[in-house]
Amino acid sequence: EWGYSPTNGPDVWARLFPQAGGARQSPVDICTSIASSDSNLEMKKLTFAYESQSDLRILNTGHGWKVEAPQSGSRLEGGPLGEDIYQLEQFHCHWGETSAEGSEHTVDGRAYAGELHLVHWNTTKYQSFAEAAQHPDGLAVLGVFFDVGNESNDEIEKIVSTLSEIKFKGQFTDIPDVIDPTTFLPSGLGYWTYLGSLTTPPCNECVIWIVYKEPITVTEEQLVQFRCLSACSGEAEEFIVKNYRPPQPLGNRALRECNA
Ligand SMILES: NS(=O)(=O)c1cccc(NC(=O)NCCCCO)c1
Ligand SMILES: [Zn+2]
Repeated sequence: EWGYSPTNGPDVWARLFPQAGGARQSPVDICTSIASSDSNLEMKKLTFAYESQSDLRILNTGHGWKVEAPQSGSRLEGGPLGEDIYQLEQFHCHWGETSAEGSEHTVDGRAYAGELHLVHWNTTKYQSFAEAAQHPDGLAVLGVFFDVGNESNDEIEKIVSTLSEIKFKGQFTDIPDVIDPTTFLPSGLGYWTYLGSLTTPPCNECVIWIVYKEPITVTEEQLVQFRCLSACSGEAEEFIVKNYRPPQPLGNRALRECNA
């Protein structure tokens, strides 16, 4: 089973998952000097609309936590997404064993303490998430960096408060609180965008990435709780202390920025 250790981690994924060795892989290091500033003339404004939902299911995938949030009423459109409408499917995040690392994307070589992914799929063109993941414009993922600070993030706290119930791989529970995905987004809505892939196997090259420039703040304690999840289903405890893929070559892909 793939993971993040030397024997089953990112360096060997391509053996089992050929797409992992492709030319439009994610994450990437965002070199801010080469980001082409996209005068908003070429790119329409990115707009999103989410519902607030309670009783969302959170599960321990063995690679981290994932909140299933299929929101038929949600819409992500504009920006680099052309004329298509994308719908929220799930959100999850990536972290490291210390807060010196943990994000998947890096900015001029700098890693953040973690990275939240809000995963959407193209409902204009495709009939399901699984189908969309087989096409180059199938998914749109919003990436939000975590900075460590003194204020705990109330929305993240709603996730953290359930983690003791899903300690082991395969366990799931419902989040009693109302979750509004909008609250995960930073106040500054400037972002970078490029064409990439899923950052975990099978690494399908199906993602239009939108990575916000401004991080949100979480506390060290909240990250410590993430690292208490177990990658195993039974007694053996192997904590999920890191679950980020290092940056992959950008190659000749365009990296655009939009200062909303
Ligand atoms: N990390 S990410 O690129 O946002 C992303 C988004 C949606 C799906 C995935 N990866 C997968 O679904 N992989 C299939 C097996 C995962 C088992 O935990 C990764
Ligand atoms: Zn992810």
